[in-house]
Amino acid sequence: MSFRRPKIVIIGAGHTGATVALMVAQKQIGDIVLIDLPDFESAAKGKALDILQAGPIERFNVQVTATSNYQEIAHADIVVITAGIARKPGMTRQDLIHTNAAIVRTVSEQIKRYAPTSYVIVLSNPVDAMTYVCLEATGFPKNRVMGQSGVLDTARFNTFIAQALQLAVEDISSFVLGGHGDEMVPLVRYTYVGGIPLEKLMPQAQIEQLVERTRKGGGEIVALLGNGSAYYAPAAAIVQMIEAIVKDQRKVMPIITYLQGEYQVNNACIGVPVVLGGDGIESVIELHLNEEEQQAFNHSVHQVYQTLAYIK
Ligand SMILES: NC(=O)C1=CN([C@@H]2O[C@H](COP(=O)(O)OP(=O)(O)OC[C@H]3O[C@@H](n4cnc5c(N)ncnc54)[C@H](O)[C@@H]3O)[C@@H](O)[C@H]2O)C=CC1
Ligand SMILES: O=C([O-])CC(=O)C(=O)O
Repeated sequence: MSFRRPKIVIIGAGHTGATVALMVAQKQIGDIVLIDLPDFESAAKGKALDILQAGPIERFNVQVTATSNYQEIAHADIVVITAGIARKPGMTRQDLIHTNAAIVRTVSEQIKRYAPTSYVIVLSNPVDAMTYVCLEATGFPKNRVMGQSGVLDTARFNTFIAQALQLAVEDISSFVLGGHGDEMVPLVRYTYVGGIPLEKLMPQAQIEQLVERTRKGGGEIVALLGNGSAYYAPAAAIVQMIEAIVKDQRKVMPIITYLQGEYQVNNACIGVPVVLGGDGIESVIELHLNEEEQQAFNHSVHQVYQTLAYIK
């Protein structure tokens, strides 16, 4: 028997892709291959070498390479898709759909061909629809294709709560359901601070402000950056998902997954709580939503169906 480190492929060596690579290396999760278009191969190689040279200082010991040749993704354990364009101020995520659907479809066909047993995590926006495109183009089983939104959206909600209460962020536990758009559903009823329901610690009006800020959290950063979208927290979210799979952690996380009747959703990819472990999405956890939550969730799902309709 021989052992090897997990192989993590990141397609798109831009802001999020390179940041995922650095964080994966710092945590020594596995060897990394960055993939980008032939025109950006040299820049991707530069980033890979730069990350590698942080190893002696940060004390990590993994391989980091870059290429535009998909043959090099063979035997990937995890493939992360960050390829595509990011929005600029004034744009919605939906505005990216035609460009990114074509990119995600092409990339997914390469994954199917060269890394047919991999687990795929999609980040490219609009991410609920792009996860669907990837699932369709790879033909992989639904446990092996997932999208990132809820880990990031939940992290944003927790950050805002911690700031407002001036309490430790790691004591806050919450999660966000639904599509990755301004209609997402932070579940206040399931939000706790050190085991105490948030509603006991904060007035309703202030909670509503934080919910609204969370929903528009991506746009807030797009406006501040001026020429692109968030990448540090999104990369951290992806890395948490990679780690849950390669270390078989069986963590409960909000992840975009293909639903077939769960939460009354059929034939769409939406963010819901799942168990994420060594076999990818091992199960969906179905929660009872009250009427108000179900209505908000249905509204968010409706937006995702509308986005999907552009490309179906
Ligand atoms: N789901 C989420 O929570 C989040 C999603 N995003 C999305 O992730 C995507 C990437 O964002 P950034 O990294 O900031 O963008 P970026 O522009 O910095 O990087 C994108 C990279 O993809 C590459 N690329 C384009 N077409 C490609 C192809 N066919 N094959 C391989 N590589 C290709 C580009 O050359 C570029 O290096 C965007 O669509 C953005 O909206 C970003 C943050 C959070
Ligand atoms: O806002 C964007 O375009 C990028 C993204 O999805 C996020 O940061 O939540």
